[in-house]
Amino acid sequence: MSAPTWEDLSIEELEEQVRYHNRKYWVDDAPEISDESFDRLVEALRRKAPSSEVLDQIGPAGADVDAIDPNAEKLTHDPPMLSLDKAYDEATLLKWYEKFEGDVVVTPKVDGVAGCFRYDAQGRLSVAATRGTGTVGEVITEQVKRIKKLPLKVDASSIEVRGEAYMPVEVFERKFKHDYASPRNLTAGALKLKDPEKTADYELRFFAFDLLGETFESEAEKMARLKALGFETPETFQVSDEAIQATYDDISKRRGQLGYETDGVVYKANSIAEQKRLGSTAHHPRWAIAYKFQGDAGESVLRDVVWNVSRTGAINPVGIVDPVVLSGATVTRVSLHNLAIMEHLGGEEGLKLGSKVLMMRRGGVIPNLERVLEGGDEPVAIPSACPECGAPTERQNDVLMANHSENCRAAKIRQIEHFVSRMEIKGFGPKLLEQLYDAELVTSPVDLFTLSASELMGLKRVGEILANKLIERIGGRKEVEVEKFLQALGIHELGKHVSAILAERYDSMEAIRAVEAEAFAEVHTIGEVIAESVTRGLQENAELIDDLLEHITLVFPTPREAPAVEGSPLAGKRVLFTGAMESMTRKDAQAEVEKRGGDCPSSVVKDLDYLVMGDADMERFEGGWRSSKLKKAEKFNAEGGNIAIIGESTFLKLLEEGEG
Ligand SMILES: NC(=O)c1ccc[n+]([C@@H]2O[C@H](COP(=O)([O-])OP(=O)(O)OC[C@H]3O[C@@H](n4cnc5c(N)ncnc54)[C@H](O)[C@@H]3O)[C@@H](O)[C@H]2O)c1
Repeated sequence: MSAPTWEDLSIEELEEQVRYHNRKYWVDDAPEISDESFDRLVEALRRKAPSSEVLDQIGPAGADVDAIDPNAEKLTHDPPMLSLDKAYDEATLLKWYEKFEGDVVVTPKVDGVAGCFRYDAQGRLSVAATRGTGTVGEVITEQVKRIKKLPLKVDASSIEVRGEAYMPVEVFERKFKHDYASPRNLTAGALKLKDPEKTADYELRFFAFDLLGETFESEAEKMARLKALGFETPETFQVSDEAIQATYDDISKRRGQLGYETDGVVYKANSIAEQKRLGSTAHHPRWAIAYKFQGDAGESVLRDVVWNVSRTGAINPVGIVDPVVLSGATVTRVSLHNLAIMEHLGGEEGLKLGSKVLMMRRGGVIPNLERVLEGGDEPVAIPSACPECGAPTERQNDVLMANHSENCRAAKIRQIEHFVSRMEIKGFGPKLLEQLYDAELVTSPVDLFTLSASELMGLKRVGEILANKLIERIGGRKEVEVEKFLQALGIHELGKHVSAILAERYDSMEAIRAVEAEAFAEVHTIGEVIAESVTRGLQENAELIDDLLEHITLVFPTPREAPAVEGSPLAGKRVLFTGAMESMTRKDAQAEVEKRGGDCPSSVVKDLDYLVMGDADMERFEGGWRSSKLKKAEKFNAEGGNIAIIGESTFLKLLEEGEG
């Protein structure tokens, strides 16, 4: 029997899956399925329930959290940086094309990281940001200045350029392919490096495709202007009728030679008047659509499953398949992620060796076993002992864990590797850590802090200069941000996002260790599973934490200053802005709220107090118009929330009440 496909699920199940995977991708940064598979899931929901509101909630904003680093400087996007509508077949594309008059402009869909760049009145690059939640992005001005060929000064005044930063395939292959899965993730990481100088090492480039602050009659004219200003633009075609599908076929054929990763072809109405007429939904402009590549898929046969020990002691399945060529590379191994995902792939009867399987490469790079096409006959044996150390295994929720992983060499080395990476202690690669472990010099992260240069010099290929440098680097991290320290512990679910929340809310390690699961689960975006895993992990690692704290001093974020304006009704309130206001920019309005001791989440959340919009929108609202944010706020209110929906003049009155 083959595994269930998305098409077999009910609307409720589809909605739940979309929410779940959207969250895994945007919040946890740990997608469990390929983008292709996610897009098909969304498509299945769209077919069954075209008006499902979940379709409007895809992306970071829909993940219902501040998916961007809470400590980062932020920039508000006005208008928001939207997603794109998707088509998977010619019929959908042509239906879209029927909606308007005139030509379309066609470009490859660059699979990179979206960004915006503002140039001031003198034409100097003044600020750049990621797309973030679409309405708010992270400021990355210094990092983007290291993008190759990006103009830092243009012959224009007060403009904003939007587009996609990417890593050329040639750079990925030359420098990173052995250590990293995809150029896109590397690009995202490189744009957020603390030390912007290092961004240059990634040799990123930028393709511009939108320009705000000047007016145009056509998309083609806009692209020409971007080129004239010195920006690199993706190849652009202006076509109509039959040439529409032909251009897709042409780009699709040349996909491997473009020099950058693409995941489809973008079509936009050429006439700006038509674009204005068609308008946008909260999720995407109606005048554009991305015709996504179906990806290089291939059939293979699952021959074996081997088990890999991870740093947490989790024992994860890796499939061994008959060689299959996907996007130009021969694939024989494929991660099956964890026990639960492996089981899900197999459907009711479980995954079996000998199954005929459909393989794809994620984003054109990472191989993924998409689904079973025809069941095999030999069930996959789930190991009862750790393949590295022989300790008994047990199932914990979705994963198979080795019971005594503290004695497992492989798990230990990976744990130390994770520790040095999150603590940002450079120079300790896997080979060096293996040597240190086998020489019994470093068998736990704590040992790093008592290591001496002479001990290091006893190892292969470590001379005096290197040994001293390594010791110096460890010394340099004896004072460390609590957030980094928490991540370094390698506790399941205690990643970047959860660590940041703990660091924000508590001012000592004792307080963090005393957090109770039940109370923590109540915190927005946490929930029971994460709270349980994190509090249990902190307890289980008590000894390690105590030992580490003998050597390490934790730095806590400076507490929020007392509000500059006393006695405001906005103190302690959560305020979100939607649309534009007349009297001030969104950024200034947020600053005013913060001055009064309130805060501004980046999307509609349950505990929001005020949703504020311009007076014109307020009138439309009173007349029955609803944006997706408004619908969401009303939904929360129907479920017992207490979100006041107010116009700009009411908001201004609230601000004044603070002044006196
Ligand atoms: N694997 C998972 O579980 C999972 C979950 C959620 C989302 N995702 C993936 O996240 C990705 C992001 O989703 P999304 O909604 O932002 O859509 P998207 O990235 O597919 O499309 C929107 C983006 O395309 C970019 N773009 C590239 N070339 C362009 C061009 N020539 N013209 C205009 N825009 C261009 C724009 O910057 C825009 O931000 C998708 O690929 C989706 O599959 C995966």
